[in-house]
This record gives sequence, structure tokens and C-alpha cells, in this order.
Amino acid sequence: MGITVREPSGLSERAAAERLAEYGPNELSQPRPPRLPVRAARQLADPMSILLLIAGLVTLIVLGEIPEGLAILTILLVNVVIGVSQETKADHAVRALRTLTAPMAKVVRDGAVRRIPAAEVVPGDVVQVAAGDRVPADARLSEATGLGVDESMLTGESLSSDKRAAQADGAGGTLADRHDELFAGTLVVRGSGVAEVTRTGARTEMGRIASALGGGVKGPLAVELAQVSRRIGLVAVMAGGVMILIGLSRVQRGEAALLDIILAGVALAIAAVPESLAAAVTTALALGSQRMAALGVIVRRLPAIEALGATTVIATDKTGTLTTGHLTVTDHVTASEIDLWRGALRCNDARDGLGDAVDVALAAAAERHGLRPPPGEERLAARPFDAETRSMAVITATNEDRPLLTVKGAPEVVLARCVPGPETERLARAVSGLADRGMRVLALADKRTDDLDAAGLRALGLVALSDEIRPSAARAVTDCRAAGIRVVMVTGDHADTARAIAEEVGITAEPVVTGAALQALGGADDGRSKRSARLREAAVLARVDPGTKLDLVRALREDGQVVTMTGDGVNDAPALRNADVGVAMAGEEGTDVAREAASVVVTTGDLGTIVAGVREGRRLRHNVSSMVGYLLTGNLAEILIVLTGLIAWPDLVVPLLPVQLLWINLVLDGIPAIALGVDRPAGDPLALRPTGGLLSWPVLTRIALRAVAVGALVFSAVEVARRLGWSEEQVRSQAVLALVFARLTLAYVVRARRRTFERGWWRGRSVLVAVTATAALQILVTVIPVLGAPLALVPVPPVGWAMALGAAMLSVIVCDMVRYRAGLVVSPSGPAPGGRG
Ligand SMILES: Nc1ncnc2c1ncn2[C@@H]1O[C@H](COP(=O)(O)OP(=O)(O)OP(=O)(O)O)[C@@H](O)[C@H]1O
Repeated sequence: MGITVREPSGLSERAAAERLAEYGPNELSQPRPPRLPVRAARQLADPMSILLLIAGLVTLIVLGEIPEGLAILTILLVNVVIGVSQETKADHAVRALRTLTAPMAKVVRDGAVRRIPAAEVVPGDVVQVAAGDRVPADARLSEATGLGVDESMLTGESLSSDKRAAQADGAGGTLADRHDELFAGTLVVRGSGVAEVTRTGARTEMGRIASALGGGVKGPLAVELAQVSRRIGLVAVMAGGVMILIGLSRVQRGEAALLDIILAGVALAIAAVPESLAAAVTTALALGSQRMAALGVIVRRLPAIEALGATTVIATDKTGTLTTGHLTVTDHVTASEIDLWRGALRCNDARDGLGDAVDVALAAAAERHGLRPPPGEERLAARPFDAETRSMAVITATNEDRPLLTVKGAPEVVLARCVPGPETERLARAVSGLADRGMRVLALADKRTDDLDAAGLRALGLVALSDEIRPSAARAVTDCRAAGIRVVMVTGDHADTARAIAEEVGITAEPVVTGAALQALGGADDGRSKRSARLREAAVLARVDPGTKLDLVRALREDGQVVTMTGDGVNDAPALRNADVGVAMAGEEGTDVAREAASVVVTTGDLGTIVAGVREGRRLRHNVSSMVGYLLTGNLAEILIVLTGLIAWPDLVVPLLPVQLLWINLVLDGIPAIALGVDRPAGDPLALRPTGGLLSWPVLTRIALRAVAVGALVFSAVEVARRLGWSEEQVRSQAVLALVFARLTLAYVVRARRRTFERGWWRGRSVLVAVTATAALQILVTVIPVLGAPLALVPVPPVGWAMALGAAMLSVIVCDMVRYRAGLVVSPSGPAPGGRG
């Protein structure tokens, strides 16, 4: 193992800035965002836009209906503008998130260690890497301690490559043979090292072979929405087809023109597709992710928002999540203070107060006891801390002739390697007393030997580190319980320490299951299922290695739970990737590996932050289902009216003109839908338990029943108008008015938990504004003839307004009856419906 004691002082900030200007940022070029015209063209190329364009042109040129044709084309324009602006907004949000989660690098500048964005690394920089880091640039090693790097992404070699410091002569050969070089983009899996950057950006080995980065993965919500849209598209086309078929008989009898009927059929199909749905959901997700970022929850993959909302179990680390993670040595047991603290300094990887929290705390404690790292001692070999072995070992050359092995780690691991005797036994007995107080206990031991694995060590003593409970943790645990979310603590720490902390934050501490107990359940098939059962029921998992986290995630998910799991270590990646939501820490505390595997990165690792994320997720999920309910119920009601009207009112030819259908669906509908997407329903969103899929049978039934109710009420209003002998324009205006008002009240029907206009309904500001504005717009185009003309709308007598309002109010009552009958009231005390939908 190469050893260099040279402490390189790195580049100066000035030199680094000059080089950055010369070589450019250390990143692979990102595809440029499309320009505005390109975005607009894409929107226009959409099949619906093409249909609209044709419909508009036909109305304008072939039929010569100039105001109506222009109105259709204006609606098309409005749609393209809305589409482009939403897409741009969502894009910006995603980009902003990307910069928030940009990888960082540790470099030495002006002699001090700094954390800087990896993009600012320049050739000549001295970088430090440690287990869990992604290598920021190609570099030549000057120091390496037990360094192993996973280079499979470059070499295809699945085994990690051992690295050593460069010799003067330098090595060449294939990538896999270059053991003294680090390559950008590869992952450090163990040990640590210092290296000088040789190439950055596109000049790195990775840059040479880099292809475009993969696009976003579609989440369950996107998939579900695509499905919803496809199904509705089908219904829409069918409705349009039926309309044309019915109309054709009329054409045969000479009562209508073929083109009018076809246009009306096409318009109905366009109107029935909830085109604002996808845009509204994307906007809602993008805005939701921005709000979450403000709370310290950075969503790396948008669908994770929704999965967070559906969470039923949070599996959390102890240190840093339930506690602050600022460890301090508050107690120790030893026969020789000097030997204990010397050992703590030798077997220590912290530097200048940076590094592993345990090591930093031990170095500070040693300093408080008047000790500093002995000068002139050289590290000959080291085995860095490893969560699997729960220990760390170093061999140092001291003043005496034989090298000294120092080991520190979990007491049961270290003391087992010590010479049995009264001192070792006394220490072993002291462990529980310290751990019961919630402290993390480590043992230290040493021996004159050059064997890292030697036994027969001399026990130096115990150190106990305490870690303050985060004030917000207990609150978060209570919130979770109220929301029906189970919190499970998973830790590598001692069972007694874990239990003490669990009790303090309010996690039911029983049963505490230890790694050893799980292992005892053994390998047989039967054992495995017992093991899963044990994992599923555990409230605290103590002394488990990271592999167990993966087993826990699997066991819980098999049980139908939606699992949010925190993790920050190198070995946590598989569990994070397999959980429904993997949560990693931003900054110093987490590793790049964990962050990349996680779908969510939090800036403060406290459980309260994660719960805030769940809260947002639940709100968003509720909002999306409100949007779906709102748009589908309204559209279905409209289809019903047009089809029944077509049969019942032959004198009207078509119950609603194409331009009126488009006005209702493409202009009026979008506004409340978007508002519902960013809605703040009354009460704590955590109480909004996830209720299966967006379009489960109960949901579909409810939509259908409500649509029939709304349709029937509007139909009656129009029927009365006809009986009263109103003109054709007035009857159609009455239909539009009643339909718009009834649909607007649906916004309040769908967002309510128990009943429409329940307490606090007016507080959702966005919905109130959207509904009022839309209603005002409709009133204006109805009463002001100039505005109404392009839409063929005319003023109606007062009784018409009364009927429209009546239809709206009655539909609320009927819809609420449907809610109760279908048993779809969201009740905080009711049974939690199954997690996965
Ligand atoms: N730097 C270190 N050197 C030696 N041993 C350590 C070090 N850090 C931790 N240990 C030992 O390894 C055990 C597991 O530590 P680890 O950091 O893996 O726990 P963890 O799972 O991250 O726990 P937590 O949930 O508290 O974060 C500790 O209880 C301690 O005994």
C-alpha cells in the first residue's frame, strides 16, 4: 500500500479560476432546451391541435362563418400558448432541481480542504475521495488507503479495482490496468485517497465514451395518466362517432348539412378529451417539487412526490435523522487515559475536523484531554471503517521498533479480539450501562504487530458518544402515527442504544430485532419466511448491516406496504433503489452513491423534513385525483347532454355548436383544473390517506353517477327553456350557462373530503379565484352581445339564470349523496385503504 506523507497544498483559488476559464466547466455537455418556436411547433403537431386547425379553417373558409371560425382558431392559439408556457415552467423546475443535486467534490485550494461543485474542478486540482464518492474528474493518485473503485461503467469489470499511489515512473496500459489513476464518473467503494486532476469534462475517459444521459423514467402516475387519457380518448372518439351516425340520418332527411354534423362530431371528440389533464398534472408536480425544495426536500425524480404521498412505512436511520448526528464523547471507561486517547487519535481518519462523525468526536475528545496526534508517526497500513465489520484498524510506525496495531469499533467485535481477563470483562460489563442511556459505545484496543487481523489485543477502554435527539423527531413520529404511517428505526448501533433513542422519540420500541437474532432464523426456506415475518413486525432493527435494509424493504413491499427508506452509506444504495422512495442526505453527511440511488435528497436529514415531504405528496395526490374527477365528470356530463340532446331536440340540429364545446373545454375548463392542481384543501393533508388508483372502480362509478346527475339537471334546465319557447340561440346559451355553472361547482365537489362546502372551503385561494374568474368570464360573454357573438351566445331571461344556478346547486346535493352512498368519504379514523393502487 502506497504511503505518501506529503500534504499537497493544491491550487490557489486564482489559478483555479484561470484554469476554469481556460478549460471550461468539468461537465459533459447537456442537451440544450428546445427554443420557443420548436416548442410551439411541437404543440401544433399534436393530433388534437391539427383537428382544431382543420375545424377552424373549414368553418372559416368552406362554411364562411367568419366569427365562429376565428373563435376556433383563437382557442387553438390560446391552447398552444398555455401548452408552451406549462412545458417551459415544468422544464425550468426540473433544471433548477438538477443544479440543487449537482455532485460536489472535495478539493484542496490554498492549502485548505473545500467542498465545491464538481463542475468547478480544474486540471491540477488536488482532490480527496472517500468511500461513497463519485470521482469528479480523471486524476493521478498521490495517496491511497485501502482504496477500491468500481469502474464497471468504464471497463465493464464488475469487481472493484484496487488503487495505489502513483510511482515516479508512471504506469500505462489499458484502463483496467491503470491502478494509480482515478476516472471521472467511477465510484469509490472503499478506502480513501488524494489525487491530482489530469483531465476534466469532455476530455476525461468518461467524456470520450459518454453518450447522452438517459431521459426520465416514467413513474406510476405518468403511466396511470397515460392510460386514463387513452381510455378517455377512445370514449371521446366513440362519442363523436355516435354523434355523426345519429346526425347522418338527419342529413339524409335533408334536415342538416353533412359538414355541420361532421364538425360537431369532431368538436365533441376534441371536447371530451381532457387535454388540460396532462398539462395540469405536470404543472402540479413541477410546482409541488418547487414547494418541496423550499422545505428542504429535493425530488430527483418527479414521480417520487406521489410515492412519498402514498407512503405507509418510513424506515429511518437513527443518527442524523432522529438525532442531530453531532456526536460528542460524554463518557469513557479506561484504565489508562493516555493510552485510550492516543489510540483514538491513531485509529482515526478525521482531518481538520472533517470526516466521519465518530472520528471527529474522538479527535476532539482527545484534544480536550490534552493530546494531539504524535508527530513523526507514520501510518503503515489501514483498514478503514466498514459498516459490515463495524470496526476500523490501523498500523502505525511509532518510536518503538515494532509497529503498533490499533483497532476501534463495536465493543462486541473489538473485545472479542482482546486477551480475556479481568479488564476485558470489566469493559464488556460496562457497555450496557452506557448504551442504555442512548449512547453509542465503541471499544479500543491495540497490540504490537504488523497484522491487521491479529487477535490477543490489549483492551484500551470504552468511549461513549452521545448524540442529541432532534427536537422535531418526536413530533414527526406522532404525526406519522396519526397519519397511519409506521416508523421503523434501522441502525447499526447497539440494541440498548437503539431502544433508548426509540423510546425517547416515541417509536414503540418493541419488538427490537437484532441482526444476530435474524441470522439465527437461518437459511432454510421456512427460516426465510420467518425472517421476513420478523422483519415486517420489527419496530427497531439494531446491529444490522446494510444488506438487511434491502431485506426489510423487500419484506415490507411484499406485504403491500409503500416504503420510504433513508440511507447515506455506500452500502445503502441497493435498499434505497428498491424502496418506493429512497431518501438520501445532501452535503457532507451523505455519499454520492446514496444520493444517486435515492429518488429524494433532503437538505436536513431530520425525520420532520421527510414527513413534510409526505404531507406535500399526499396533498398532491389528492389534488391530482380532484383534477381527474373534475375533468372527467364534467366531460362525461357534456357528452351525455350532447348525445341525448341530439335525439331529444331534433329542431336544434346540434345541441351545442362546435365553438361552444371548445369554449367550455379548452378555455373555461383549464383554469379550475390547474387551480385544483395547486390547491390547498382545508385541514392537514397528512390525514388524506391514499386511496388506491386514480381510476379504480369505485372512483369510476362515482364519476359516472355524478356525470349522470349533472347531465340530467342541465338537460332539465334546457328542456324547460325549450318549452318556454325560447329562440334556438337562447336555448343553446341556456345549455352552455347551466353546464358551465354545474361544472364549476364540481370543482368544490371533488376537492371536499366529506361534503361540498364543508368548513374552510373558501380558504383554497387558487380554486376560489379560478372559479370566480371563470364564472365572471361566462357571465360577461353571455350578457355582452359583442363578446358573445363569436360563441353564438345571447342573453337569457332571468329565469334562465335561476335555472342555471339551480342546476349547479342541486348537482352539489346529488353529488354529495353519491359520495355517501358509494362510501367514498375520506375519514381520518376510517380504515386505511391498501397502499399500492
Ligand atoms: N468510525 C468508526 N470507527 C470504528 N467503529 C465505528 C465507527 N463508526 C461506527 N462504528 C461502529 O460501528 C457501529 C455501526 O455504525 P454505523 O455507522 O454503521 O451505524 P449506522 O447504521 O449508520 O447507525 P445509525 O442508524 O445510528 O446511523 C457503531 O455502533 C460503532 O460501534
